[in-house]
Amino acid sequence: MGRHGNRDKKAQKQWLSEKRRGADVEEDGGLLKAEEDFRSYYDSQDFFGPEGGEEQAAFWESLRSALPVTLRVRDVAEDSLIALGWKRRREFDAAGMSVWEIDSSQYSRDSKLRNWAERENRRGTVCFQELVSLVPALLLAPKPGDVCLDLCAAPGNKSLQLIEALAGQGAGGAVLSADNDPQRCCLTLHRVLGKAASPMSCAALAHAGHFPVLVDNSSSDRLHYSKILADVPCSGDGTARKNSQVWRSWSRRDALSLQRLQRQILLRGLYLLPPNGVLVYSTCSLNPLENEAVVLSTLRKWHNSRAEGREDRPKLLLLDAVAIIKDKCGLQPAPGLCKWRVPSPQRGGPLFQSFAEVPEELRSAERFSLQPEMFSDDPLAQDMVRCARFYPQTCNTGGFFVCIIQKSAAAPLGPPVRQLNDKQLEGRGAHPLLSTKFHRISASDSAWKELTSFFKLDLAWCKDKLQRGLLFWQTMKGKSEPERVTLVSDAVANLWAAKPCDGRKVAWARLGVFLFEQLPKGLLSGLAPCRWRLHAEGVMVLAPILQSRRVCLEPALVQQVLCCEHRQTALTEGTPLANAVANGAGGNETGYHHVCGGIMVGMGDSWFPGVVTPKQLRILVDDDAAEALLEQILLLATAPLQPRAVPASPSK
Ligand SMILES: C[S@@+](CC[C@H](N)C(=O)[O-])C[C@H]1O[C@@H](n2cnc3c(N)ncnc32)[C@H](O)[C@@H]1O
Repeated sequence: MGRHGNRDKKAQKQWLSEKRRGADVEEDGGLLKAEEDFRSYYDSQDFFGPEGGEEQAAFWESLRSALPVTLRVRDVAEDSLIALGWKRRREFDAAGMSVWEIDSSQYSRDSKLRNWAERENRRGTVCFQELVSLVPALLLAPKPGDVCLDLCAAPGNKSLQLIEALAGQGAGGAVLSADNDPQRCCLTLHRVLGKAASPMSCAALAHAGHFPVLVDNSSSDRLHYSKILADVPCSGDGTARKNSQVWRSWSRRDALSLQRLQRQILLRGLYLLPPNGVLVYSTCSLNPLENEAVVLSTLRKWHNSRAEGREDRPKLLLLDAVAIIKDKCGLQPAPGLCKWRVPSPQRGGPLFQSFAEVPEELRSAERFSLQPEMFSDDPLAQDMVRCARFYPQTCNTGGFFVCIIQKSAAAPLGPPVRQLNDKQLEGRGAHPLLSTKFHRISASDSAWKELTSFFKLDLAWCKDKLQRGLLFWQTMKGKSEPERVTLVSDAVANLWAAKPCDGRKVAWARLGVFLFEQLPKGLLSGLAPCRWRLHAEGVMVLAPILQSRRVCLEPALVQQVLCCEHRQTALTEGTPLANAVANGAGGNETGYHHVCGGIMVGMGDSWFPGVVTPKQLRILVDDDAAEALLEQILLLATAPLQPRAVPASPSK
């Protein structure tokens, strides 16, 4: 399956070893043969037409050159990026995106630069994302209130981009990120979505090909995803510039076996799309079998079912992705192919132009059989020029394919076309990593009362969020005691409350942004009047509404704590640090006194979680955040701190 912008080394290693196992590797020089077959198969596809010899040569040359490292920047000053040697890709300026790149050899030489970029990527101020992989979310361009569905979301970079696009336009909307792989969904995707720290995000473990139709709990209306992304698993040969192993272990069978799943996912996505909704299908492969063939066969299937008398179905329009991409960002993709050859599964075997040429044994083979829907001999194939192909030599990118399908306005669809049977339903959602449950917080819950009174949360804010049903407890591992508090948008709350048509439960892996979590078991038991502390994700959401337990520190004091082991230091009575803590987390008595438990530590406009014990203050940030804070403090030593901005009124 394809990787774009993915720095998850563990997942990549696992994928490579699986791929090697699956690849038809021969003992002696087998890898070389795989590469040869890849080359001859791609040459035979005639990507650049009969006159395209030079371009073909440029294609192979650039596929062998390393890809620049690209960053989508969320929150770093332009000066710092320039000072580090990053260069801006201006094509994305018009779309309001800050995209920077650097030569890969410079990146691997310069460990300081690398460490900085990797740290900031983990913190979420920048995101490693290959240039072409920015395009799908850009094409979906979510608007406030949109409910987006990312069907194959892990590791989550495109979901993150969709959430940021929504958030940048004001409140409202949701991005539901789904993935079928429990590890990738519950660990990688979960972590990446945490960087967005957004009430509009949520994630579920689900097979995209069976993604359920959700029905509003009260009105029984079908819930609509106005924007759907199907960034499907693929053989990933477009990533050869980032990962030279890809073509060395390339196999025709990868594409042949993936095509069925890709068609299934696209078909389901189109089914879930409401009239006027937009779906983007993408892969990081240049193989027409995984791209145009999937789109053509799905559109054909859709049109055929109309011919069978289902005229109520809205039409599917394949939009001109090439023109739209040129308009939205300056990249210049090539049009999709209208003709392609389908390979027999064995290495070096024949290629077929039409299904009529395929011998019987390849039609009926148990595995990797060739099917009519793989071929381009259909008048509808001419429309495939509206798909977009990114060849590496054109804009110095990876290889990529993308197309945009819109459903025309027409009568809404009826009930789902396909349901899982009981056997298929069995065991779904029961994966051990999915031990998380969410349920709504009620004003009368004792834990909620404890938490709101300890931190003195703004009452109007709490009332509003509770009335709208936007606050949730998260429980884990079958326990009834809540472990976290999350905040979601109205649209995410609707998704959570909706019922799948097929009676299944949605296997939620994540909802919204975490605000609070329990103190670790045993810590401060019997000493802290409240067992809750702030969660690092939600601290900026809480900053305007937390009226107690705020400890404001001068940068030098923060530095003092961060430089101590475990980022904790003694609170010696009479010292400026102890006084500041007693001021922010004090009891009613006069003189030095602080109350143990969670606090919010502030420095300028930055806030982070902390905890006070009878004798110590601990700042609860990870190594990356601590390092970045220390850098910020060093900078402040040369440019003094501005007066603290008063947080906005918490009424919304
Ligand atoms: C190309 S990657 C997606 C990359 C992701 N969109 C991003 O930009 O970060 C494909 C993903 O599809 C997932 N996948 C594979 N089969 C699936 C299925 N049947 N349903 C849903 N997801 C699936 C894989 O686990 C993998 O995470």
